[in-house]
Amino acid sequence: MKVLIHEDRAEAVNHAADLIAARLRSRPETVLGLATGGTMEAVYTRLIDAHRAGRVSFADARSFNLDEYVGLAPDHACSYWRYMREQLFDHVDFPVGATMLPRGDAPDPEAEAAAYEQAILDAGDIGFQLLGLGKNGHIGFNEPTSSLCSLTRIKTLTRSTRDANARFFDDPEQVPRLAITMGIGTILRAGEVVLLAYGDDKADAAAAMIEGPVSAVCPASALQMHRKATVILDGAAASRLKLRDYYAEVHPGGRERAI
Ligand SMILES: N[C@@H]1[C@@H](O)[C@H](O)[C@@H](COP(=O)(O)O)O[C@@H]1O
Repeated sequence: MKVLIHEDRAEAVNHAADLIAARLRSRPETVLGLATGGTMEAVYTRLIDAHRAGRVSFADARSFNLDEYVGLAPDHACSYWRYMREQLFDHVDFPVGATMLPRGDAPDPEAEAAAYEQAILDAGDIGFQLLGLGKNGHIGFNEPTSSLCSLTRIKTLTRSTRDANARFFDDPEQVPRLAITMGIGTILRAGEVVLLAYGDDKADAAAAMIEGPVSAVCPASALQMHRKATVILDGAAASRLKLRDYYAEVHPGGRERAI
């Protein structure tokens, strides 16, 4: 696992966005795995700016998002479909039909989850997966105790995740209790993974992910088993890492270097 620490949050965000842009420039046909959440808003803003400046195109790419709330139709104001349209898809040049999310309003959510997993397999798996980090260590909506081999399926959200995401809803009780999410096994099949986390409230999860045992109690710790995982943190999110000085020595200023 490559651990890159930028004291400054904006530099961490820019680094993650720039890795995506660089990947699309070198391999335009990449199958992207995309994430939602507050963390990603600034990443998508930077990608939109780069697109407008002619520095990145999504015209040959396609994407699969990590997750969607069960029960929310694509046009629901709080659906991840809507989030993705507003934050990225409406502003860049993905071809029509190239951006996929699970349908939260599917009549049979379990069948929808299985079909989504199959669609990812049919696309040849994710080439570049972008991830955020839940305060409880979740990736996608793989909550603590998720199987480390899990595939796309329905998960029950924890109270802490529903509380964390209540800010996106008018009424906290409207936060759905279930979600369709790519599994940890699905994510681990991606060719390359980049996880971005910033802020003090991610520091415990970041420490467990990087330095804790590989455990279903911290789903993100499964990334320790991935061959090409990069974690980008700001200083606050990195504040509880025991080996922080070592990571800074290997990758000074968050820059990438051969180890
Ligand atoms: N399902 C999403 C995740 O994909 C996201 O990475 C994480 C962190 O969210 P935020 O960036 O808002 O802190 O939790 C959400 O619930």
